[in-house]
Amino acid sequence: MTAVTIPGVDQAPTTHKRLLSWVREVAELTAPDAVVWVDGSEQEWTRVTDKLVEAGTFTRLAKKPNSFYAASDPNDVARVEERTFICSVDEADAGPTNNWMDPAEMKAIMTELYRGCMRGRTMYVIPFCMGPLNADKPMLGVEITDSEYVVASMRIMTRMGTQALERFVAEDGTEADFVPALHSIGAPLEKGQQDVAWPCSDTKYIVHFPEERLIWSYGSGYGGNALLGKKCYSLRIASVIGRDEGWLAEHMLILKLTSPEDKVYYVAAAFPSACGKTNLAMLEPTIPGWKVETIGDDIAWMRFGEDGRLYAVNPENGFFGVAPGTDYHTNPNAMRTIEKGNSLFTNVALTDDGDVWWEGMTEQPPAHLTSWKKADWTPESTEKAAHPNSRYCTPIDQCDTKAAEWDDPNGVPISAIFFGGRRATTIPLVTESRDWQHGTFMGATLSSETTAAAVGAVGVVRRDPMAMLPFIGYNAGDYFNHWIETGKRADAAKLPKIFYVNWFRRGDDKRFLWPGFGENSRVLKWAIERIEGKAAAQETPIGWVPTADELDLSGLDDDRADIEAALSFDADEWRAEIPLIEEWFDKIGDKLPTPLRDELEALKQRLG
Ligand SMILES: Nc1nc2c(ncn2[C@@H]2O[C@H](COP(=O)(O)OP(=O)(O)OP(=O)(O)O)[C@@H](O)[C@H]2O)c(=O)[nH]1
Ligand SMILES: O=C([O-])CC(=O)C(=O)O
Ligand SMILES: [Mn+2]
Repeated sequence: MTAVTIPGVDQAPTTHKRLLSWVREVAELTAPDAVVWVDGSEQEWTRVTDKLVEAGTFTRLAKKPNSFYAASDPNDVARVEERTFICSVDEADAGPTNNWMDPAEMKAIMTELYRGCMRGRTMYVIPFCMGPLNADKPMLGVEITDSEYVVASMRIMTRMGTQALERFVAEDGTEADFVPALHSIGAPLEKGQQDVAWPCSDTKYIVHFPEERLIWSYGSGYGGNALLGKKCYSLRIASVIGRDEGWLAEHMLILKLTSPEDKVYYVAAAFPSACGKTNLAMLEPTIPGWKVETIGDDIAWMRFGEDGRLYAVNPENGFFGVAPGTDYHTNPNAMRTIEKGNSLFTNVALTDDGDVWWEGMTEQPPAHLTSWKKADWTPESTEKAAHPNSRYCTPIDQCDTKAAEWDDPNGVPISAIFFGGRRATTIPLVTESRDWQHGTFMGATLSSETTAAAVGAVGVVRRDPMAMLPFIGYNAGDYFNHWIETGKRADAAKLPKIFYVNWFRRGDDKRFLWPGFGENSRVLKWAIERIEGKAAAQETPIGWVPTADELDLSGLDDDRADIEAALSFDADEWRAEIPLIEEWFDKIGDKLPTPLRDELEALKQRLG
């Protein structure tokens, strides 16, 4: 029997045997018309984006250089948590927070879905590297996809193509490990069949095989489901690698903060999806003398350095940011970054003169738009012009506030970790933990209202531990234990200090009590001054909380009573929170680390 000939499959620009055989195996299973090895070049970008324009997936923007608008299928707009699986060998390793299926059973189902699924399409092989290419051990992956939209997006979000492939085989011939990540939109084209602008499938699977470090995704073209270097590799698979190797893969932004005395601090912060990471990472401080620079807006990999401090690296190369609510007041740096072009916009609205628009960008909406549903839109329309989870995808490199060290393979030493959620009540603007274990308790019990970043109801309070509920690649109880153990491995004085923040507390009329955005610099300043022993705070049953006098509020003309309400610790609200935490811990079950149970008991005691 002769092997099937698929144009391009043997034109591999590498000798890496495992990669070559995997590519051939996938091509034979999925039966594409041709195979293209992605090099990441300018010419390739032009070919791919031209093809997307021709297919009607992309509209070239007249008002932003080298930028494109895309509208997805209305049923493919966000992560699909119900369809996301951790297929560990043992079900217990997926734990109580993940969907699980036996790996062999899942592979049997998905192999049938993948069979012939790329017919009529091109299969792209995208070598990529998460984190700096010049790392001691570059974190390599290969995404195979039949989506040009994915190829274009991966070029922004990762270091990919030839520069990554060069790391696969060392000069002495040693072949590097990589994470194979197979993606198909699941929409084969029969001969003569007309394609649609956003092909995808009603059947969706986002699947991880943690022991094999393998990713299989089917049916969706949306970012978090389809750009497999991001959530699938850098969080779910990397969290498993981190557990095994003793480091942390977290849903955190990384920022550099410089004080008026020119002292530099690095802060990491975990907020659930669409809860403010990008905004904090690019913040323009409203207090004089303080400066914020950006290292990452979504993911942090943290390892101990030789000096015993925790160092964070951003594995990504771009921002995949929430568009609605982004404007020159809330996040001017994001606006300036996308203004430079070289960006993709998905499910935003299109203006008549070839620009993008979304709710919150300008006070007055344009008189006419094409909505994300590709329908005529006017200010009288009852539907939103942009989908609430519409996104911009733009390179970090063109962000004016990027810190010089954003690409440093050694990462940056973290002084403070913020956990935060979106809670209308209960959680004060900022609370400082007593120590690492108490901070881990804050993270493990973090709660937040659901957002449009995942398919499902919006505004429902749920526990989202460390903002990682949808991204922990193993048993959540083991994950908490990994956090506790990480604290034990370090000298307490060198560990980051942990804070719990809430920018989203509301007053009686539902208005936000805290102005947020640039004003969050006041909270950053207080946290740093706590670390330096320069700021005051009040001890409460839940930790250290500042009064309005203990925060720098100079120049802020917001209602003082609102700020006091944002900062207040309310014992009754917290007593009402306890049963919810107990229910959550019961769900975690036997694997819940004893120190976290102890923290809960101690909190109950203090609340009386
Ligand atoms: N009220 C208020 N809203 C905020 C603040 N920061 C961010 N937001 C809003 O929260 C939404 C999402 O913010 P992002 O910063 O994009 O969220 P993210 O955490 O990076 O989200 P993912 O990319 O989904 O992981 C936007 O609509 C923002 O306008 C804040 O300080 N106060
Ligand atoms: O993964 C995505 O699609 C976007 C994102 O950052 C999140 O949902 O947290
Ligand atoms: Mn995210």
